[in-house]
Amino acid sequence: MSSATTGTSQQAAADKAATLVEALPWLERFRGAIVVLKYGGNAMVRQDLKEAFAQDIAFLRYAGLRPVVVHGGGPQIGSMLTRLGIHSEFRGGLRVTTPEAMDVVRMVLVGQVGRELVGLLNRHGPIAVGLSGEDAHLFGARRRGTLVDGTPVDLGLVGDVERVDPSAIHDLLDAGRVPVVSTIARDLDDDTAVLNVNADTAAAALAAALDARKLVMLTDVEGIYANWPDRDSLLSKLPVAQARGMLATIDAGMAPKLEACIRAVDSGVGQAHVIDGRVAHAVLLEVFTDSGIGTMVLPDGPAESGSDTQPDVQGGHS
Ligand SMILES: Nc1ncnc2c1ncn2[C@@H]1O[C@H](COP(=O)(O)OP(=O)(O)O)[C@@H](O)[C@H]1O
Ligand SMILES: CC(=O)N[C@@H](CCC(=O)OP(=O)(O)O)C(=O)O
Repeated sequence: MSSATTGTSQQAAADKAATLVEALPWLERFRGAIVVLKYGGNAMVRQDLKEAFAQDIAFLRYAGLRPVVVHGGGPQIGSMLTRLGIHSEFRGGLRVTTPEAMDVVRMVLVGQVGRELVGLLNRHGPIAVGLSGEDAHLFGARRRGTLVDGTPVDLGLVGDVERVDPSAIHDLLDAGRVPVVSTIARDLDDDTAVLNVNADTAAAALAAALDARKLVMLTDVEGIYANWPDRDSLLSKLPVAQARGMLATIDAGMAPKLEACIRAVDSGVGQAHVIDGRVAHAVLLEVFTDSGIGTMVLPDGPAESGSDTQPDVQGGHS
């Protein structure tokens, strides 16, 4: 082996070691911490990305964190409804859900998307257990309508999560498992019914009830943009006061995620992140690197004063 080749392989080894050492302070900081990860249906676009997500979650678990996965599945529900010839539409960002559509929502989220994630995670050991928000009173919701152009619209079997009983999640975490939650809720006003809830909102409610250290939402865009779709306006850090100011003007796609981040941080979750699920190992990059990725919504505090109105360009999470 020439000395040039030896030099290159020594550099490669040093780079690998540096990557592992960069993770050390984050491993120390987050050991034992509950982290809620919301995996959106639009981010589950390719098999290799789903497998990389499962590897990341297994990594968190074996590194001593306590990850909880909450998944969506809007596009997957949409394709099954189309295959079955059942019409469905979104009003104000929420799916109008007839009893017939509700059966499909439950079947796809619990029986298809949840099962697939549990299977991918359990390739790494007997760690994952799937459950529906109906189980052990995890999510209780009340029916809600919405306003479209000022006119009330009946959304059918759609609810807002009003009550969370996280005891089943704690049981699983205490047993060393990774809970994988499908966001169906029981109807608090009708114990024969279940409700379809927005998965972002449900993830935030769960993160708050678990007193999670972080909420991480994986989607199909790099993070939150101050002036969507201006690609130069990606926000790195977003203090919660600035986030509240953006609510009135943000586009429908990002509104539930922004609301969820605000709700989580207001309830005491330390940080809420929106990251790009189309990037392989986005979760590891967010949790274990100094620069992080995506947008971090964080409580207002002395460190943030003065930055409320200034988009903070990418570079440096803490
Ligand atoms: N300010 C913004 N920053 C980022 N994305 C935005 C913004 N406003 C609207 N969007 C849209 O929100 C989409 C993400 O929401 P959604 O499709 O509901 O994701 P998911 O299925 O992951 O829950 C992005 O693909 C983008 O088109
Ligand atoms: C009421 C309502 O709209 N529920 C959503 C639930 C799934 C979801 O939120 O999935 P994503 O995270 O992939 O968007 C729906 O039926 O599509």
